[in-house]
This record gives sequence, structure tokens and C-alpha cells, in this order.
Amino acid sequence: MAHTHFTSIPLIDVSGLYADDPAQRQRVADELGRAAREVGFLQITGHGISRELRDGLIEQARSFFARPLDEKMRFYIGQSSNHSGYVPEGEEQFVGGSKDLKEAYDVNYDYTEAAQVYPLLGPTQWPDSADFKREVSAYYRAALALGDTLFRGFALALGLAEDTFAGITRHPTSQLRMIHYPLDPDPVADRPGIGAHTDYECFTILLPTAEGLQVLNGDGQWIDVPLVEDAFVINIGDMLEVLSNGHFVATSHRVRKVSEERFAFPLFCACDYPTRIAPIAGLPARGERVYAPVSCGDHLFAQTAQTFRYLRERLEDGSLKLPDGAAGLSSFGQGRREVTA
Ligand SMILES: O=C(O)CCC(=O)C(=O)O
Ligand SMILES: [Fe+2]
Repeated sequence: MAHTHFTSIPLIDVSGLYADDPAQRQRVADELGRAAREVGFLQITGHGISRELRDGLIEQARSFFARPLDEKMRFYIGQSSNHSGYVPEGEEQFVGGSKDLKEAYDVNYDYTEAAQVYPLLGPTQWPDSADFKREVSAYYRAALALGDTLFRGFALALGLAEDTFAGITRHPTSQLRMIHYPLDPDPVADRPGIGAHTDYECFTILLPTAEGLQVLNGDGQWIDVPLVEDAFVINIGDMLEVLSNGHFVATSHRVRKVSEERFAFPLFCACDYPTRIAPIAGLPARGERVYAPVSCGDHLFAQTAQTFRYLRERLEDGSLKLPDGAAGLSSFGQGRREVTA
């Protein structure tokens, strides 16, 4: 899908999505739709998530990542049963073996009632801090609720019923990542924060603490995303590009080498694990592209299994098998995790 030649990221006040008046909701949805079609990235204000919730999350990240490595490794993601916990530098490697300078803590949707056990759902492996669990969970809940509101807005933007996504986002595999990009002490080393990629899921709600995020436009130029007071960055991911039959675009982005210590908190809004991701019936194709259907959870897990060292080792020794029909890396959407650095 070709992108337009944008040179800035649209900023939208979404408070109208909470209005009782359907016309007001539709007006905001139309703005969301324009940004999703033309840029695939936007920034939002009027989202209702308080500064207190955001500061609580940032504070917990700051204190967790400041701990010595051996303490952080006590909560290593590789010892969890559902892919949650601490992700040390170098654990996650994308196509081409990118050398991102970052560490992370992955938090799961704490859903334990599924009749079937799914690899990306279940109780989070929390660190040994009640404050961390409380503050991070509070933010996570609020951001998931914002995600539901945005799903309704995107449905209206596509000319669909407002509750189109409700039935497939009841217990979604929507992970919250807490990412720490340390300042590289070597001023000449050129290690990006995160290499160029698109996100796998429907859309991402991102809270950054500093500039550094860049978005690729149709002319192949990297456009800086400014840090806007009180705003979240929202970007379309592969799955919403597919569901929308190419109307919305999953846009490549990256984080350049940071010039100050940086934290970023993406919540990847996905669908329920077994959801079949295919163009929604009745939406005419926008481009030439024909999208092959995939299972939401199996696709996410297959991508994860091929990029995390601990899971790759299990694939190699045969103790883990990829779900049937799993796609290879960068074979979906806009070429997820394609490293061009
Ligand atoms: O750190 C950021 O601003 C973006 C992170 C990101 O793109 C990702 O985790 O997928
Ligand atoms: Fe991303």
C-alpha cells in the first residue's frame, strides 16, 4: 500500500469519541480514518488517561531498569509460561540480526479463564514489587479501555457498525511492553534503538518519554515524531491493514540512536487469540493486494517464537513447534521487522 507524502504526523483530539451524540463521534472517527489511510500514524489528546497513571508507569520502569542485571534476570521472560517478564538486551532479534540497544519488560493480559491454554495469555510474571504490579496494572487497564474506544472509532471510520470489533476483542492478546533505551556511552557506535518494522497487531498505543521515533513516508524519508505534551502516539499495525482490506496502512517506523535515556510503552492492541484475521466482509479492496487470512494468536506467537532467543532455541531442539501454517518473518502486512538500518 502506497503511503502519501506526509511530512508531519496528524494530531487529533479524540474527546468527541466519548460524546453521547453519534455525530460528534463520527466527526472524530472521520479524522482518525483520514490519518489511518494517509499516514498510518497519529497522535491523540483528549484520551482521558491521567498524568498520574502515566507517571506511575514511567516511575516503575525507571526504578526496575536501574536494578543490576542479575536482579532483573530473576524475572527473565524465558522462564515464564506465557511470554512475560524481563527481556535483556540481545534477546530479541529480527530479520538480519538487528542489534537494537534496548531492554524491555513484557506484561501480559492477565486472563486465566480461557477453556484452552494459549501461549500468550495467562498470569503475568511480575517482579517482586507490589508497587510495580499495582501501578503497571492500573495503567494497563486504562490503556486497554482506550483501545476499545479507538476500535469503535476505527470501525466508524471504515463505515462499519461501531461495535464491529467488540466481539473479537473480548480477551485480546494485547501485550504492554515497557522499553528502556539506555544512552550508549560510545558516541560513535551506530546502534539504533529499534530497527525499522511495522507492528503485528491492529494498532499500538504508545507513550514515549523522549523524541527518537521516526516514521517512513511514501518518498522514503524518515519523519520525526515530536514529543507532544499529554499525547499518545497511535499507529496502525499489520492486522488492521488486513481487516480493513488495505484502507488503513501499517507504516514502518524505527527508533534512532537515542541522545538521552529514553523509555517507551507500547500497548499492542490485538484481537482474541483464535480470531481469523481477514478483510472484513463488505469492505472493497483499496489496492491490488490480496491478504491471506491468519489466526491472530498463532500468527503473533509464530512471529514471537522466531524472534526471541529462548523460543528459537526450543524450536531448534524440537521442544516447541510452530502453529500449523505459520508465516515466516516479514511476510505479512508491510514487512514487519524488516531491518533496513
Ligand atoms: O520506542 C518507540 O517509540 C517505539 C517502539 C516500537 O516501535 C515497538 O516496540 O514496536
Ligand atoms: Fe513498533
